[in-house]
Amino acid sequence: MLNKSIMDGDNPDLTEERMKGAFDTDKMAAVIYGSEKFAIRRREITESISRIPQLADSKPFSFMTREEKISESCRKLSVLSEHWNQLIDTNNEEEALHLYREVLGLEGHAFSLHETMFIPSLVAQANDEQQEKWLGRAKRREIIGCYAQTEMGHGTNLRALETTATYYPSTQEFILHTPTETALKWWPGALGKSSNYAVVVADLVIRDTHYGAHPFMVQLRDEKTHNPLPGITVGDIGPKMAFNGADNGFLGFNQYKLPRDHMLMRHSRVEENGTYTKPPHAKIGYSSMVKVRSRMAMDQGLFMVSALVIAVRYSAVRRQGFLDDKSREVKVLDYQTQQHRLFPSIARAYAFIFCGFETIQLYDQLLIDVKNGDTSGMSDLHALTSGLKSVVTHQTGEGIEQARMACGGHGYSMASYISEIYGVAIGGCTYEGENMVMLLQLARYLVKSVELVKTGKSKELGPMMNYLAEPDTQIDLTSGPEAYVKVFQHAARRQVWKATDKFHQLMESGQSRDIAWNNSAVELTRASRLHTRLYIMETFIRRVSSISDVSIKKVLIDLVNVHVNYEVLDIGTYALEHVSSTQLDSIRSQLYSSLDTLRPNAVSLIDSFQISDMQLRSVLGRRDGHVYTNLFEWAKASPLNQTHVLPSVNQYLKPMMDKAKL
Ligand SMILES: CC/C=C\C/C=C\C/C=C\C/C=C\C/C=C\C/C=C\CCCCC(=O)SCCNC(=O)CCNC(=O)[C@H](O)C(C)(C)COP(=O)(O)OP(=O)(O)OC[C@H]1O[C@@H](n2cnc3c(N)ncnc32)[C@H](O)[C@@H]1OP(=O)(O)O
Ligand SMILES: Cc1cc2nc3c(=O)[nH]c(=O)nc-3n(C[C@H](O)[C@H](O)[C@H](O)COP(=O)(O)OP(=O)(O)OC[C@H]3O[C@@H](n4cnc5c(N)ncnc54)[C@H](O)[C@@H]3O)c2cc1C
Repeated sequence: MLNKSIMDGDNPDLTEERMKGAFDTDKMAAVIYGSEKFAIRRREITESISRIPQLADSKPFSFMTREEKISESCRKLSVLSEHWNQLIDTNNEEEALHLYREVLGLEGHAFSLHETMFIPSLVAQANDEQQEKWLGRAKRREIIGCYAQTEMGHGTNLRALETTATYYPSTQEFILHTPTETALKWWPGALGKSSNYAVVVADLVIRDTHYGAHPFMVQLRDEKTHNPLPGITVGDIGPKMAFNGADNGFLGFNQYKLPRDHMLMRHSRVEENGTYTKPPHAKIGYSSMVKVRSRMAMDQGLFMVSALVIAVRYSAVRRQGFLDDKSREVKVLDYQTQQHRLFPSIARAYAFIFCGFETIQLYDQLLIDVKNGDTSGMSDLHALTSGLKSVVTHQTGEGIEQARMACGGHGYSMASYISEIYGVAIGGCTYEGENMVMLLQLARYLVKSVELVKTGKSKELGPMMNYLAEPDTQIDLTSGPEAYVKVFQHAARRQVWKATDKFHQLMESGQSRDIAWNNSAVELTRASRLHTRLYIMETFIRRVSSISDVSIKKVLIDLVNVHVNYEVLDIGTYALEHVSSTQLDSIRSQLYSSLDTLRPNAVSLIDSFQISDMQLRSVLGRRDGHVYTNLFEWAKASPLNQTHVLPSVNQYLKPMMDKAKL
């Protein structure tokens, strides 16, 4: 069986789609998840979870209040604590993340930041003695931690953080203090009610000199009572657009004393007498952010996939309207507009995940290099992940919203669960650096690269920047996906140079650097987007070229064709400077035929992600495809339907109507 999702009793429309798939979905899962071994482990973990009934949702998330969501996730975490070793290899981050996604979902929980930022901060920033003291406890989950950096008044501009950590050699202590209301830490996930420790980022002050943002390990709550310690004000910031299973929190310090060895001292140090040793790279303390950014292409790709699993399966069972055959309505997936809405996002999701694998590996390598004293790769990875997180989160938001609309009215219902996926994913445009700000970080790197070319130092260009020094050439669009890469290279190069020239000209005209930068910023962000999209396209093509299995490679080439045609058309205004409008018309025709080619494999392409019904939490997107029965059952379970007459009817509506009758 090529599509391993085929089961007796499933909706025949979905079974028909799965029969059409021309490749083995287990083999595709191995490509998606990087190895056959991990693809198998995912399935085993999912299977083992299903054998522990206490790990199942006690009711649909959509019917839970915020308090119930928080309580439910804590309940499951306590069940999980009995089963960690039996379910996963606890040293394997990907296995742990899969387990969290399955059991806890995407709405957040007490450990949301523990694994993703608290432990990584200790790994990257704590010295050996500090790791000895805290890392084991954190890994064993004896303590719960979070990452408290953003303040009410400042998130982006880290140099303006107001929380101070002032060192006093006389007592060998830091005093943490929140001098104003705007200095309250505000937003950190799992801070409000769950965490008893935090890595707190504060402005280090020694003898009136401000050394800027540094990380500190801070105990927030008593380990026995869980009450906040004296000098600490902590709480939940209230409901959010989504992610309401998490207690994003606020935190204030009132002259809170912290022993000297609680500053994380792997890279910078404060000696007993107050002597400060600066780190080998000024931004080394920002590593936890780079770590999360390096994961985001993968995680956002998976968010988009979840919405696409729902929309593609639903589109294969939803029948509405007619094409040739007037005796039976067609599956809405047969409409070209529906394919155009969904298939380019499938392609992007695959591309994002392949990029994510690369950036995760680059971060892991960087961590090793930095430990060995080599910080030379930091700027490259910072630039790459700044651009990537911005483009990927934005396009994921667009893709999920299109998926919702592709489900018509039912997409708007929480039964689809797409609105929650959207709400959580779209947070990525903001967290880990607001997208515009991060595009501008990449732009700094691009401008510097052009300056290297201009001054005859092209040999010093960083990885992936060589195209900036190359001349425009003729593009032969019949030569395959590489020709489309060339279009992107031309467009990105021209935009990067154009934005840089504008910036330089404004400075030459007398504007200060910062003002000239601000007046070029829109052009600079456009340059960053094009550069990043070029990287995504190149990575996608490179990964697909490396595949040896013929049937898998064939369908992924079909997907690449959708991608390259769609992407070039999507940057039409830039592409037109390099290809004619007649060529664009021909690309348009190729896009439509590539949608047609992909159509029979659409369901298998999204089934290959092997996202379980438990993880998906969508009534509309369930594997069995019995959409209407499932939808009706779900609606009947709504708390509103547990009684025929609501108390509010008796209290308000009935008296109102009775009065109107008099
Ligand atoms: C996201 C989830 C992760 C994993 C998920 C795991 C599992 C998923 C399972 C389920 C998921 C379910 C749900 C997820 C949903 C919800 C979210 C959960 C978690 C969310 C976590 C969010 C955590 C946070 O948001 S933490 C706070 C993040 N804050 C920021 O990002 C602040 C942004 N600001 C900055 O980074 C800096 O201020 C700045 C970079 C913008 C500027 O810094 P600064 O002013 O100091 O420098 P500049 O003057 O601008 O630059 C000087 C030079 O330094 C270079 N530079 C800057 N940074 C770096 C760096 N990091 N490395 C190297 N170099 C750097 C800069 O380029 C300049 O160089 P130049 O040569 O001088 O030009
Ligand atoms: C779901 C979620 C989870 C989070 N989790 C955490 C966490 O665990 N820990 C933590 O510490 N923080 C966390 N945060 C906070 C998050 O990191 C910040 O909100 C984020 O970095 C953006 O900063 P800001 O809120 O200050 O935005 P602002 O910088 O105030 O952005 C407002 C606007 O100003 C623009 N802007 C700002 N500066 C510039 C500039 N230099 N150039 C051009 N435009 C600019 C932005 O583009 C944006 O349009 C979380 C946030 C969310 C939404």
